[in-house]
Amino acid sequence: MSCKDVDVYYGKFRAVTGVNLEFGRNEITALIGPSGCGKSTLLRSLNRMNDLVDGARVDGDVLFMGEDIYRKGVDPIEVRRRIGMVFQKPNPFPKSIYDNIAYGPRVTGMKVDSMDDLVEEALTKAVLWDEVKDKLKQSAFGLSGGQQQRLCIARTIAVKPDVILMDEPCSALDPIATMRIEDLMQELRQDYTIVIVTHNMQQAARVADRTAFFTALADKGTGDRTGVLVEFGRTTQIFEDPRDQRTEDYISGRFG
Ligand SMILES: Nc1ncnc2c1ncn2[C@@H]1O[C@H](COP(=O)(O)OP(=O)(O)OP(=O)(O)O)[C@@H](O)[C@H]1O
Repeated sequence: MSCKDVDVYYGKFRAVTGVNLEFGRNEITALIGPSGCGKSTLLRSLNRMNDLVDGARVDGDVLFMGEDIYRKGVDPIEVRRRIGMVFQKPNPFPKSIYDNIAYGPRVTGMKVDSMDDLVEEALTKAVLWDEVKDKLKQSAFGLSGGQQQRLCIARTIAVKPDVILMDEPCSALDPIATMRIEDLMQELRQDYTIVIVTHNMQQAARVADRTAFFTALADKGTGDRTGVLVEFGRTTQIFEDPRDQRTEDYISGRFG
């Protein structure tokens, strides 16, 4: 998956501009940068989630399997099935654990031989099965925050995506639950391409193969702050040998 000259607008306001990025298959890419530099905005443009935001518009191309996901005739629902998203706050449906997983395959009309097997497979991949296998019919709200987030990851996996987008998936979790999600991400990258927005630089350094650092530049006339990609590379290079002074200032805590 890649972005070519991507700009994202909210009405007349250009939130992000000129982004060119290649997301490596079966790699984890972290998007980092100070608040308001457009990380979440860019992430949402990668699976047409911004379509659901009034006034949002994407210019440029977001290529997935060589095809622009914004091309006329592309079904955004299918895009979001193949490029799933996990949000900051765990958001299980007010349903049983089982039905949270079965919901996506049902509504997308997936051909499923055994829903029980699919639910077990998704929960196993999300490393939650052992904790919930005896209470599948109980409400998802009875789970801890960390378990709920793994349930949301299982729910994303259940519709068999190729890519998983994660928008600060650990920011509402305690350190132990965070560690479990990070471990889980390492497992998942064997099967999926992952893009994660994180505020936590240590987390980016721990989990990501590649890191993209963004900052916001203020327009001299209007004062509008627009996000730009400053530097993109292997995570070790970004953290140990940044090429741009702004990256160095940010990762060393001098700015942002
Ligand atoms: N739905 C929206 N409507 C209008 N403007 C928005 C909307 N969402 C975000 N913005 C604006 O777009 C810019 C980028 O926001 P975004 O949330 O993408 O940044 P971010 O880097 O993810 O920030 P944070 O790290 O604080 O979450 C900000 O100026 C924000 O106010």
